[in-house]
Amino acid sequence: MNSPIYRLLPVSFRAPGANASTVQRLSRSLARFSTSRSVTISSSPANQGKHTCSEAKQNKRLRSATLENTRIELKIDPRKVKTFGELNIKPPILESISKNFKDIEKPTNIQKGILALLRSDASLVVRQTPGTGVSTALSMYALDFGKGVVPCPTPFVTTIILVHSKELALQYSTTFKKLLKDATSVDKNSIYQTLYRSTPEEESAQLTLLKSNPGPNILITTPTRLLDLLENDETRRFVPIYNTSNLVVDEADLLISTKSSISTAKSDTSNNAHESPGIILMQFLIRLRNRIVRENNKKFIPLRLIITSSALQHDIPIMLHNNGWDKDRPLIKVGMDPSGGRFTSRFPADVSCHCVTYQTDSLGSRVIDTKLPTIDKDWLFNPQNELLLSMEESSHAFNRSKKISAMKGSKNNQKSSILFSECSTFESDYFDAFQILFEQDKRTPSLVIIPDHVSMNGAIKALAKRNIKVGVLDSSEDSSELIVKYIHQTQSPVSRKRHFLAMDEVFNTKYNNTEDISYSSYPQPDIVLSKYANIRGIDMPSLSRVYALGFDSLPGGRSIFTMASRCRVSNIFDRRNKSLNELLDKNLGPEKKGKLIIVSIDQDFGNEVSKALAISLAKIGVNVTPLMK
Ligand SMILES: Nc1ncnc2c1ncn2[C@@H]1O[C@H](COP(=O)(O)OP(=O)(O)OP(=O)(O)O)[C@@H](O)[C@H]1O
Repeated sequence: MNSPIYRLLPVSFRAPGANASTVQRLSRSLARFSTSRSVTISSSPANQGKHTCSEAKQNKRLRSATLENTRIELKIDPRKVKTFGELNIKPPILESISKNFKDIEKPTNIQKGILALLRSDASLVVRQTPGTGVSTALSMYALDFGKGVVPCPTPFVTTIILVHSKELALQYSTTFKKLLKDATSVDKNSIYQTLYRSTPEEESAQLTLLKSNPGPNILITTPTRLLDLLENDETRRFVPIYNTSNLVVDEADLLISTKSSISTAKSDTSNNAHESPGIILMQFLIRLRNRIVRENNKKFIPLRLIITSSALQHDIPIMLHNNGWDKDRPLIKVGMDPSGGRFTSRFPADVSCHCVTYQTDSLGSRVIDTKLPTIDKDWLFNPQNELLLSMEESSHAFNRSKKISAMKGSKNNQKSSILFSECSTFESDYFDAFQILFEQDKRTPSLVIIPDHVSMNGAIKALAKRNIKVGVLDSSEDSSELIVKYIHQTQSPVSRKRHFLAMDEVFNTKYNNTEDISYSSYPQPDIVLSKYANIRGIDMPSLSRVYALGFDSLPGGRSIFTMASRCRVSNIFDRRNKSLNELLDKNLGPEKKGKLIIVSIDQDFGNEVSKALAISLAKIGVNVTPLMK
């Protein structure tokens, strides 16, 4: 592992706390680098396609796929595909899918499109309907790609999957573990590893694993953690990225959007001061990788980008273009919404949306259906109003975050205790409202989302006081899988016990049915509590209730749409069926539908908020249904 690549970055290179100038520093270090190593990057030959496909002839199912001023060779026509086998996935992966993934029988349309397009010479920008199997398809593709065909004696990373959160990293890890369940003869740590910022113990465990198995084929990582390792002379050599062929960016709107950014600095609590670490990492990674390939290969084989999110907007393809990342490989856009604020994917037919407000007055405290203003659809979908609309939608969240920052900034002055107690009044009202709703709904297991500024521990305590048992997303004891952790109190002897549940046990009525003798002693939380960013992209089988406590728990229409799609009342193929709504109402009754409930409280529900919420809901085509009797 003494390749010259490891001398690439000078000691002065630092990533945490990086801002835009980090990129310039990284670029300078790149300019000084030269290597004599001969490296070949794998890529399937592009021009063996049976039919040429122009934009007009593209797969009708991928209606909004556009080819950017170019023609690509489609090696597989997704319209003709019926099975995963026809997408040229290797047999062991197919066997694992049929054996270990009970839900999966045939590919969804988006899976057919993605896996077919990835056999051709293209990069992809995909805006999918949430929960339609994109992450699963990308995991299959990454595993299928494996080591590629690179004649290289040392291990290296072929596919990087960039994720925004520990939770999503662990979910990918769980999927790979499942896909490789029967591959008993291979060392799984040489195939995939997961990196994310965490406690010193967890980070050190990640590093120990990486040292013993450097260069796993698939690296699932948050950008900040990869930057941490790349900045360090000692750790850089364990993540050899010089042969990387695929860069997947999942939930890209949270990672590389130019509209929002997460700081790279561990200590930094402000969200706006820095360029997104996802963009910093991409700028560095792509330049580094391309430079080495150009120096060592007769033929330059460009990196394949796969950028995906259910909330992707046009700023991302524009940013990719401005950085020149669509120069070497055509970028195919799949499923993007047209500009003008209209979402082509509508609210799932098997989920109803409710808005309620907790009111306290001389008559006492109660929950009522929220009165939202009517929004003129012509005005809403006029492209000229797009900017105004996004300002309208985000203004409340912005004002709220300004208020919270002010509160944090004033921790040491005498006003702070007043502000914090004001904040805790907000919180207790939300929880009182939730308790009423939860009891009314016969304590159906639910996902509860709280705003960023509310403390998780505080919320768990507040709910426990109301006799509601809370589970939270966490990593399994070996830190390789996403689970729900539930800490419960035992009576004799009195103690606190931790209990871990697999994601598919949490909302499954089989496990909640106390009449079933085999599960009656099974400690089970009533709800799972999370913040929006941690739950994004996380699959929760059997979930049918989502409560958002406060409008700012779900920022904007797309996040409402994304969370509603997490309810899995009907199956992946039926839920887009137009007649599903009628079918459900007729056969099952509206109470059998999934429910997304947005809870507000009197104090935060002014005109500004109600208009912003009404706009968000109208944009995703929601008819708000009354909930209270
Ligand atoms: N072809 C299929 N048929 C049935 N179920 C599937 C299929 N593909 C994936 N699933 C299941 O659907 C669920 C969601 O899959 P996945 O997480 O891949 O979706 P996603 O599109 O990546 O979601 P998100 O938009 O949140 O990122 C998982 O439980 C997965 O096992």
